Amino acid sequence: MLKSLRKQFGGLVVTDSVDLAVAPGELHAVIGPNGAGKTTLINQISGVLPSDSGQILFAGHDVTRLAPHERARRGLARTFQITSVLPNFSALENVAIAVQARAGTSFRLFGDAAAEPALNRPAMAALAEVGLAARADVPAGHLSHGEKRALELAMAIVTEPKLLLLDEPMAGTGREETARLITVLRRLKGRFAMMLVEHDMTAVFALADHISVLIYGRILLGGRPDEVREDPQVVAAYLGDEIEFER
Ligand SMILES: Nc1ncnc2c1ncn2[C@@H]1O[C@H](COP(=O)(O)OP(=O)(O)OP(=O)(O)O)[C@@H](O)[C@H]1O
Repeated sequence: MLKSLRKQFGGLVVTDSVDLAVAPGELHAVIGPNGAGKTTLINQISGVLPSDSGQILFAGHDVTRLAPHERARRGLARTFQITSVLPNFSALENVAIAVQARAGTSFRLFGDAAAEPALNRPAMAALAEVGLAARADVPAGHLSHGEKRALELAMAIVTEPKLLLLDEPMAGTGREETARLITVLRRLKGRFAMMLVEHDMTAVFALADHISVLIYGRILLGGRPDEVREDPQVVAAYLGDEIEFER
């Protein structure tokens, strides 16, 4: 839950008095035009960026001042807007390394992480969940863009998060890959809460339980997808007529 969260870069107020609550198991989408502050908000929640004021409450604790790894240990996971997989390691190794990092065992990055059954089993299960089981042995660098996004997702879900922050998972993916990612995320829904920042409105309206609209760092409104879709303020301020919604 975010209470009055704020971040300023020099004179530019990027997030301002943001109040937002994500219910357990909910998929909460945050939409808004370019530069609205969505990525900044994700960075504040994950701890990459310190907040100037306000509070971040997570699983009953105030985590506002905790370091990113301490938040991760409490169950906060994220994927990045920029693909962050290790290209020379196989898909399975990438996920196994994520398991190893979570377990906090000695970080034998160049050991054969995927050969350990304790790492291999959950890693393989996570790959299967995102539809990459058949690609387990492929070096991550050889995966398509959409497959890399799915791999990032596997690396996040294998840590069994309570809340997964997704920063534009559909960015740069083709139509087919987007549809595949929507199916994967739909299957994961309910297992843990997700906060989805996404420009692809088809994905947002197909997945979200709740949508918050962020404009110039402020939440303009929030509600169920059907409420947001019909709100004249949203249509005027952001959605315009360029977007066709799938009903
Ligand atoms: N480190 C930084 N220093 C200064 N200004 C920044 C910094 N990071 C972001 N900004 C500015 O803050 C504003 C919000 O950026 P942010 O990336 O959070 O927006 P966004 O809603 O995620 O946009 P997009 O949809 O394009 O990803 C922008 O005007 C951006 O230029």
